[in-house]
Amino acid sequence: MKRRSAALEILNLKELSVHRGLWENQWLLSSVISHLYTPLTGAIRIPTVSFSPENVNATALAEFGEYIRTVFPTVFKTSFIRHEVIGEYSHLLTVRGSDPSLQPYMLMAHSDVVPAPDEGWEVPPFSGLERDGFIHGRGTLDNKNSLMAILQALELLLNRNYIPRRSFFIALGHDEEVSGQNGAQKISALLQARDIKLAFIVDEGNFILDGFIPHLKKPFAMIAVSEKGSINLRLEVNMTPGHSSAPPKETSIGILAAAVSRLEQTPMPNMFGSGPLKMTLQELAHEFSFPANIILSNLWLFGPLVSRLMERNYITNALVRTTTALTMFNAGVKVNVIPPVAQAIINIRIHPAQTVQEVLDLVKNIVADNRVQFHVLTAFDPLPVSPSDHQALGYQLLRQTIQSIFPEVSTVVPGICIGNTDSRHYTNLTTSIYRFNPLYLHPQSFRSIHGINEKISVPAYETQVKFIFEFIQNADADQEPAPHQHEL
Ligand SMILES: CCCCCCCC/C=C\CCCCCCCC(=O)N[C@@H](CCCCN)C(=O)O
Ligand SMILES: [Zn+2]
Ligand SMILES: [Zn+2]
Repeated sequence: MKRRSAALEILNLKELSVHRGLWENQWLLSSVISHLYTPLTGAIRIPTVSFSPENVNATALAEFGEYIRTVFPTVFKTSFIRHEVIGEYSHLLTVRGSDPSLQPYMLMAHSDVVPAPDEGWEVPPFSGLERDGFIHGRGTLDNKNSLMAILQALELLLNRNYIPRRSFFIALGHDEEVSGQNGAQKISALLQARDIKLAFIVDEGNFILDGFIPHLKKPFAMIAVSEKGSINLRLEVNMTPGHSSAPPKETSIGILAAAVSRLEQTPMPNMFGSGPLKMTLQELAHEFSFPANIILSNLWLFGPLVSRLMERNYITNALVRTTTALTMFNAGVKVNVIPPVAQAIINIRIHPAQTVQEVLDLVKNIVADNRVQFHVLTAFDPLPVSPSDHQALGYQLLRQTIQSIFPEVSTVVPGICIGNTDSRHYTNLTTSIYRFNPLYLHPQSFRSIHGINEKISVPAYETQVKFIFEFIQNADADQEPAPHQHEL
């Protein structure tokens, strides 16, 4: 209740500023955004945690739906915007542009977050507290920042009487962290039934990366043109239970522990050389000084060296191979009972050059114990590679907007997303899916995503709003960027 009244207090501030017409005044507007209030803080306070497709926080998701309607009143009352609630808590906005000859595009984000127990956090994860110039909490990077920034940018454009030329959709899923089956999948099916084809999609994913590659001092923007496949695999061992005072030579726990340990100790093959990574490194080569620039420009010769260097670091390792993470382990009911069943879950991320079937075969060969049973819980292959050439509208619009909003970032490269996104449910609507957050990411902040102390700086969030504000206008321009409003 305390949390809710704090959120309402903030809302009142927003309402005050609207009534006084502050949105018309640039200086006061930025002061409202910077110093008094960002709608993101209220969004973080609503604990929209997903545990599984069957276990989402319905109360929080419903409250979140009310919250966005309240803080973005113009978006939800504009006559050329249609709002639909899908799968109970996801939102689809259809923004009808003035020029029906232009193919529509789609912006995406999600409102649910992974769990965040209080332990280890400097600031409680659902407090949305602003401290030292940062908004703290679960969802500040993944992915309420994008959701709120999209709506805030649109609200600002509408308040300035902007009418988009190109139609676009905004798809806000509520169960991305647990599959997207009730949100993104349903939105995708609905749009397919309406015969919609999209020019491109922009979703969460990669970032402007800073400090991930040794000797590369300058940040670079990596737009993910694909994402890894995935398998959630349950391993199970069943043995005869009994009295722990006379234990058998092997127990279900021991057998399973040995099997998962073999998996952890045996990396999947290094697939360097296939998939978008080669393209990433070649386009990055000129950012390095001698001799790294020569090495990266001649991967035909230095590929083995580069691939060995990449596998030394746990993040770049994820780019060169399929990874296997042991994420759950359950067995035993009492201290003196030999347990009948032991179960473990392995979360596998599939390199673009492999398939679900190939990886399952490798896993079974590594485990090599027929007492271990395998149950595939969920699985999908790596996603197709979207175009990144000069004709690729979505990619080029992102590049153009990155160069305008982040002039210090001189290199924009295509790459792969090691995580999964809701955008994978939309391959029926477009072949051009781009996963990019207009934010700087450092290794430390990377660890905070699904980890502890997730936070976003207030200026970074404002820049994200500005990025989308400009992106929407760029998508309306003809080939050459037309003059438009840069300032919020
Ligand atoms: C040479 C370049 C070096 C690059 C280093 C790469 C750095 C990685 C940068 C960003 C990756 C962040 C990934 C963020 C996306 C996260 C989205 C997410 O959490 N998705 C979930 C979906 C779960 C779906 C249920 N099955 C996930 O992937 O677990
Ligand atoms: Zn996410
Ligand atoms: Zn996530």
